[in-house]
Amino acid sequence: MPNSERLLVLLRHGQSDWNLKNLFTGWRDPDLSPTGVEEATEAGRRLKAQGLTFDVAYTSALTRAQHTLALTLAALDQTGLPEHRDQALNERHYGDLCGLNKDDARKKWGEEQVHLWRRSYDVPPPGGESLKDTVARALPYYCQHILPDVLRGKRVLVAAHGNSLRALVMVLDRLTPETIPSMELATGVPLVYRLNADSTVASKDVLTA
Ligand SMILES: O=C(O)[C@@H](CO)OP(=O)(O)O
Repeated sequence: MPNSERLLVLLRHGQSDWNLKNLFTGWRDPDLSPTGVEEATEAGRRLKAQGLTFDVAYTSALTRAQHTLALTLAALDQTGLPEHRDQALNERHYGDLCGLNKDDARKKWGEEQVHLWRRSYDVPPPGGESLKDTVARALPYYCQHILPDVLRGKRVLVAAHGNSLRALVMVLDRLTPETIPSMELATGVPLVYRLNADSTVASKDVLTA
């Protein structure tokens, strides 16, 4: 009998080498830092402490999310879980900012402009994607692949990125272009959603330390 929990867990990858160096990353592909490795394992421990297990996982085409997923599943004793990888779940493309230091960017373009590029809904960084653009490619993937699995009773874990997950959280939590800028996702902190049959959110738990 399919379970009726309609469980969806969203997990931002652990700290990457470029998070540590404070560089815009986007679709560049650094791996996890040692702290990130620990955060990913700790995420698995927290999920396990809640008694949660999964039937299927989704992740991006980028190493830091895939590595996070592997470490989290290992901590859950669920290595080998069916896994779908797709660039629809990749980080927002940061365009010309990729590889630049975020503090250097603030000095060059000003605090306010850099904040708009990083957190506004519809101001794209030069040559890159706004959050609105990210929603436009992550949401169809969610609706066509992830949500149907959740609604048919599969317990789903998604390991992805700060902004591709902000795109999904914006929809799940019904945030607006006015409220989304203040929404930050910490690395390695699982967001545990349970959905109603109509795909709205029944409950949300943030598994912080
Ligand atoms: O550099 C990036 O790709 C992202 C996530 O690390 O940065 P920001 O938090 O500035 O959107």
